[in-house]
Amino acid sequence: MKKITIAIDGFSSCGKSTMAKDLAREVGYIYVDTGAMYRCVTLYALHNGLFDKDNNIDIAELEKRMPQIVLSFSLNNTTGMPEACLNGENVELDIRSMEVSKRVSHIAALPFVRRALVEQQRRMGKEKGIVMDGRDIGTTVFPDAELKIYVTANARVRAQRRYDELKAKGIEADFESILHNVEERDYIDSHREVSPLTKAADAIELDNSRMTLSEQKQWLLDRFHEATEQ
Ligand SMILES: Nc1ncnc2c1ncn2[C@@H]1O[C@H](COP(=O)(O)OP(=O)(O)OP(=O)(O)O)[C@@H](O)[C@H]1O
Ligand SMILES: Nc1ccn([C@@H]2O[C@H](COP(=O)(O)O)[C@@H](O)[C@H]2O)c(=O)n1
Repeated sequence: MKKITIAIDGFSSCGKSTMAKDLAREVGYIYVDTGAMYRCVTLYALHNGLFDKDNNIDIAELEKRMPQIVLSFSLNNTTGMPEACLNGENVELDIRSMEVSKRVSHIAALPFVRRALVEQQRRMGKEKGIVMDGRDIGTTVFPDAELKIYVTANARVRAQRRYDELKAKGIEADFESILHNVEERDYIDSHREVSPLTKAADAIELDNSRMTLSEQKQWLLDRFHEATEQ
């Protein structure tokens, strides 16, 4: 069967990576979480003092250091899923912290950061057989992707899912802070100048607010079969 490129974009915490991972596992494709790449650059900036006390970014210094920020993914043999590495160190857990979540959309709005990461993402997907999730995959990274999905869900539903996930992991969480973060990132991501989050004209929209995990998995698998049978 011919291999295709699958782009999954949408709002924060709406289930993009869950859907993308499930599909990649099911059909034997590579999965790439592009949000993790922006989170790694943010973690680098945090660890290297590139935010001041008011959270302003030292943009000139970050731009100078971009070539030193090496991003990669290593396979977790237990889950079979790729995990983010920053300069060779596995940072999969660190990049999910609220400290990173609060700052990542500001880093992701910087044109030189986007240029560098989009270039890497295109290289990762050049052989096709890839499921990539993010905000600009169907619009900018792979505008010719054979299957594009745009996922939405009610903001309170998304925040509740994230809250439940953190609680289940035994991590202290506050619903209102999570909701605020989700809504703030949606706003910044949709209003930035370069590659704002928007539905590609040829993307299929899915509102999964009332869908179960298994229903959305099956829904995506059906779209995959339609796209590969054409
Ligand atoms: N249909 C669903 N019903 C219930 N929970 C769901 C559903 N889809 C995803 N979730 C849960 O919601 C949480 C967020 O999902 P996920 O991490 O896949 O979102 P995301 O869009 O990739 O988020 P982000 O943009 O922040 O990376 C996870 O805990 C996931 O298990
Ligand atoms: N293609 C992308 C992917 C992500 N971003 C930015 O990164 C943030 C974190 O992404 P998650 O998927 O882990 O939530 C996100 O809020 C965006 O600011 C992006 O710009 N483009």
